[in-house]
Amino acid sequence: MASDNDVMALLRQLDPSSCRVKIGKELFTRYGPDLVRRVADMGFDIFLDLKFHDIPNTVNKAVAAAADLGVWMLTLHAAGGSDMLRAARDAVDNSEHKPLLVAVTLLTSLAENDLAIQGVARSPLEQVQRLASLAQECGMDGVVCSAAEVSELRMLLRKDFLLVTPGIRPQGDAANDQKRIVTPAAAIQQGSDYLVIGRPITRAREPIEKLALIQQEISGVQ
Ligand SMILES: O=C(O)c1cc(=O)[nH]c(=O)n1[C@@H]1O[C@H](COP(=O)(O)O)[C@@H](O)[C@H]1O
Repeated sequence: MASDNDVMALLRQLDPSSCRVKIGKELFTRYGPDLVRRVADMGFDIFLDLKFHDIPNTVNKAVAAAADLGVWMLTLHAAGGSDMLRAARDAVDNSEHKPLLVAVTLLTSLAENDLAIQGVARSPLEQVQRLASLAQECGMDGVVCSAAEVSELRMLLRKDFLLVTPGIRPQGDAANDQKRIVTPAAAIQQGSDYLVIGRPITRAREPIEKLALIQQEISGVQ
């Protein structure tokens, strides 16, 4: 478990101009909006990853509350459907501060057999394409997908639609619970806009050095 002190100690070593910070379900549930405000005060853009998935009215109110926190980007599940996605869009449009809205297509921890278990007879790519098209139609700023799907999505979606890619694993790092993984360099080569990288950095013996190595790998292909 990451203590408040561990989180702050790591953030103090990072430069807000060289990376953004994602606050997800674990940290938000433990430390709440107060952590979001403290990290914002350190100068970081915050990606609030709470993956909202609920009835439209509830998501509308939750997105409005997240927008009031001043975050840079936030997530919701595209599978929540068009009314839910449009309710989120309305919330941002009516907020003073306007975070980017990105819809999760198919979690990077899922593969074809997981879809089959849910009764979905499509490949991960087909499912991601379907949900990404829906997200675009409903006014999202982008989607979360695996970098393995980015080149196909680029052909399907408008040029400035953001493609945010977790499931990033440097060569030799453990996949952990991720199934659709791509290396940092390959993700950039494919055309990802933003790479989401957790354990390869947070669980590294020297997190700051690991981040620098990844940034070096990426700069070689940019
Ligand atoms: O929305 C996300 O950020 C997300 C979507 C997805 O499909 N897969 C995924 O791993 N994530 C998040 O991205 C992060 C990846 O963490 P690591 O697997 O440790 O690099 C986690 O915080 C996940 O919650």
